[in-house]
Formats: sequence, C-alpha cells, structure tokens
Amino acid sequence: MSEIIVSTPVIDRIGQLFEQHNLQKKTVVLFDEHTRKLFGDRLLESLGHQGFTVKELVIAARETSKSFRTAFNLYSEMIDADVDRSWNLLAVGGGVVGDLGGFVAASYYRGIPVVQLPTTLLAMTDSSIGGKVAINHPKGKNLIGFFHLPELVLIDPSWLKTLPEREIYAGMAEVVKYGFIADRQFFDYLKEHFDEIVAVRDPYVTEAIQRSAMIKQRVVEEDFRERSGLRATLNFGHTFAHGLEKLADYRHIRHGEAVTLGMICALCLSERMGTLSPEEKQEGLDLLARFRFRKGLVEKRFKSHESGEILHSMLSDKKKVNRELRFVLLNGLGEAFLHTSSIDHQLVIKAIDEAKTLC
Ligand SMILES: NC(=O)c1ccc[n+]([C@@H]2O[C@H](COP(=O)([O-])OP(=O)(O)OC[C@H]3O[C@@H](n4cnc5c(N)ncnc54)[C@H](O)[C@@H]3O)[C@@H](O)[C@H]2O)c1
Ligand SMILES: O=C(O)C(=O)C[C@@H](O)[C@H](O)[C@H](O)COP(=O)(O)O
Ligand SMILES: [Zn+2]
Repeated sequence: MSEIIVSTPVIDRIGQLFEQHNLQKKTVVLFDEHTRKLFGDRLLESLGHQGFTVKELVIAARETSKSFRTAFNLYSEMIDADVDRSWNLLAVGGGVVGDLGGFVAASYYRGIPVVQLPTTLLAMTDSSIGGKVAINHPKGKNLIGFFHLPELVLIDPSWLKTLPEREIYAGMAEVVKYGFIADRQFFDYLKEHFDEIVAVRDPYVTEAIQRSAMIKQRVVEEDFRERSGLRATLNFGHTFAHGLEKLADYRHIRHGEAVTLGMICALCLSERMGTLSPEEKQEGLDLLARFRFRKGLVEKRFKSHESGEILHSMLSDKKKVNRELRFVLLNGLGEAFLHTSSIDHQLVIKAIDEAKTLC
C-alpha cells in the first residue's frame, strides 16, 4: 500500500522520501493552471535544491481535462522531453490533476510510478488515495482508467488556506461520506466540528483529513479492485452524482456537490428499502443541510431534470451487472453495503423526487 504522509511542511522532505521509496529524482511535475500559480515556484525551487531533474507540465483547471485529448498532449510532451522508465510523475493539485496524472503515469511506457501531492480537501481525503485513476467518457464518468497505486501520498493541510469556499464544501462531501458509510463516531465528530472544518481551522481540519485517509486506506487495503463489495461502499451517493455530472457535461457542478445531492437521494432510497430508520435518515439530512451551494445550482443542475432523466443518465454506472444498477445503501448511520440485487426503477425515481423536496 502507499505510504501517506500528513505533515506541514512536506515539500522539503520530498527528496529524502523519494530515496526511501527507491524513486529516482527525475520527475514530471503535473500542475493545473491554478496550482502552478499558487505553489509552482515554491515547489520547483525546492525540488531544484534537492537535486531533482524536472519536466513541468500544466493542464487547464477543469473537469473536462480528464480526457483522452489532454492525456495525449501530455504523452507527446513527455516523449519530446525524453521521459523514460526511470522517471516518475508528481501530481500537484486536486482530483482532476490526480486522476489524470495517475492515468498518464499508469499508461506511459506501460507505467511509471506516480506520487500524489493533493492540494484540495477532496484530494487530501479521497482522490489521492487508493489508486483509482481515470478519464471521463461523454457516455459516463471515469469510464476509462486503471488501478495504479501511488508510491507516496504527501499531504500538507496548510495548502488548503487558499482553497475557495466552494471547493471546501465539495471536499467536505467526501469527508462526511466516510462518517455515513464506516464510522458513526466520526459522523458525530463531523456534526460537532463541521463549522471549524469548513473554516479550515486546526486541529479539526487535520484530524478530519487523517481520519478520512485512514478509513479510505483501510477499505482499499481490504478490497483494492472493488471485488468484494466493500470498496463499492466508497461510492455511496455516487451513482446519482455521476448521473448529474454527466447531465451537466462535466461542467457547472463540482464532483463533491453532486455527491452531496447524491447522498440525499441515497438516504431517501435507504429508508424506502427499509435499511435506514426515519430518525437516522433525518439526522443524515440535517448534516447535509449544512452544505452551501451556489445560488441556483440545485435548481438548475438537479431539480430542473425529470427524475426519470436522472435515472437514465445513471445507467452508465460501473457498478451495474447485466445492465442492472446496483446501489450503495446505509444499514444505519456508520455502516454501508452494496445492495446486489436490482431495485425497482419506480422506487429509485420516488427517492429522487423526494430528495428534490428536501434541498
Ligand atoms: N480517484 C478517486 O478515488 C477519486 C475520488 C474522489 C474524486 N475523484 C475525482 O476528483 C475530481 C474532483 O477533484 P477536486 O474536487 O479536487 O477538483 P479539482 O481538481 O477540479 O480542483 C478544484 C479547483 O481547486 C483549485 N485548487 C486546487 N488546489 C487549490 C488550492 N490549494 N488553493 C486554491 N485553489 C486550488 C483547482 O485548480 C481547481 O480549480 C473529480 O474528477 C472526481 O471524479 C477521484
Ligand atoms: O476510491 C473509490 O473506490 C471511490 O469510489 C471514491 C469516490 O469518491 C471517487 O469519486 C471515485 O473516483 C469513484 O469511482 P468510480 O469507480 O465510481 O468511478
Ligand atoms: Zn467521489
């Protein structure tokens, strides 16, 4: 499994950590345009002092960068720079840079090592860990990808200080997800310290990152390739979320925002399936009601779609078997499971209809 380091500062230890992991100090550093501006000079200067040879690459900061076209351009630049198998790739950014960088690393020359340096709350708590790397297809989210574990995950929570509020809430969705699916005590901690965490206040934000990373790492260790159903629980709310992201052409709605809405749908579905009590569902909804969205987003990107249209968009989900969708449901707060038989589509539509009245 990957080693995860949570430390402030972290960049001046990169050389030493690479040596410990038998990684050469020859690295492609992948940024998006924002992380290049915010952290690029500092990081590249530090890598220079630590004796690294670097090829810098920058992508547009948007979800649609998770594409074959962008990956192809990166391969071309790496070939021109004589990047060979002795190199590795350092992905500096949010989930887009991490997923795309991991995808390119997994495929370039049949695979070079990747190191993740996540800079969003979502990436620090979720996307940098566990080795799912992917690009999107117009027909569905993350449809083309690999399992390619990072050699190292380097998290410096102080890098969140520049993160816009919208992105903090997007990341908080995945943090809250861990409480729902795996840890009732963590759920209570998040209820108590929600405001401090979204204000990026320590020790709360660092504790939330550490606990989230531990839960994700444990799940991935037990079911790396999502075969037993355990890893699929990390997909709580995601069948709905990916449907909404696709309907928005992977623009206009952040992944974490779609996950928040998806989790409201999943709470409603869990209650309708009889696995979650009305009281626990309400407790879950109360926590999700604390999330803020841009004005008009919920109306435009969720409520304006017919529920049947959302269900149709969800049909490209990778958990489906023989064209039947499978959903992650809650067995009470703090425990999730993959419901392996099909669920009547009318029931799913009713759950989406209900969710629309609740947000
Ligand atoms: N592989 C996985 O297990 C996994 C898990 C969850 C999500 N994901 C994927 O992650 C992606 C979403 O990631 P995300 O929410 O990090 O979005 P993102 O990568 O688009 O980053 C959000 C925005 O924040 C900016 N940014 C990054 N760090 C910053 C900082 N410290 N200060 C200021 N701005 C900063 C970025 O430039 C970008 O504009 C989606 O594609 C989703 O599918 C993957
Ligand atoms: O790591 C996992 O497994 C997850 O499901 C984490 C999710 O938060 C993440 O959005 C992931 O990319 C979704 O995976 P997918 O297989 O549904 O594309
Ligand atoms: Zn997710």
